[in-house]
Amino acid sequence: MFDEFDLQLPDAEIKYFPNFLDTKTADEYFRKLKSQISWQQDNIKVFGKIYQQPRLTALYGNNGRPYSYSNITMQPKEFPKELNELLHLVEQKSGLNFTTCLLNLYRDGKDSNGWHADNEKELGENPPIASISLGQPRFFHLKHNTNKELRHKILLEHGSLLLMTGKTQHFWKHQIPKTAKPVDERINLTFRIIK
Ligand SMILES: O=C(O)CCC(=O)C(=O)O
Ligand SMILES: [Fe+2]
Repeated sequence: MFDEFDLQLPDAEIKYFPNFLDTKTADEYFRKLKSQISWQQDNIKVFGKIYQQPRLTALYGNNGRPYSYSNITMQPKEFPKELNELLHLVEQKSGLNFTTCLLNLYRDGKDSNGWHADNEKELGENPPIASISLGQPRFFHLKHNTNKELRHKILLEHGSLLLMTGKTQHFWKHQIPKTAKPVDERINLTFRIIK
């Protein structure tokens, strides 16, 4: 079993740590975050039309800076204890200092996250994204912006960490597609640096 796995995609720096948290620790965090986080469902505007976002989200940060994407602006709340603990673990593993955590709750297989890159201005030139997965494993798809043959998918398991750095967000888009299978809830935490 690998503890650390480099996806080795061109124009990307992506590492996967399947056992970032052991199963029991991951179970505990899932349970606590599910109940303690103030989950919200926002409306987003896509090509001028308003839709409900197909998942719940929440924003936490330690520098008060808001985060804007898809025509919405989220104001951060202060990190609760559990998020601080996970922040420290992620910082140890990556050697990076994050300011902000955007959380996603995928309630079932109809919840999803459409093709995008995390390249908003406030994330800076080469934004690092550290993404923890808890609960139901879901597929994470990647596609290269210009070379249509370059596609990849990886199952993001309970307790895993996916680290995207370097120029990844310039060259690749990612998504969590819907699934027709009956699936359980999944919580995802994406740590970011907001300047
Ligand atoms: O749920 C995931 O694994 C991905 C989340 C994501 O891409 C995002 O929040 O920007
Ligand atoms: Fe993303």
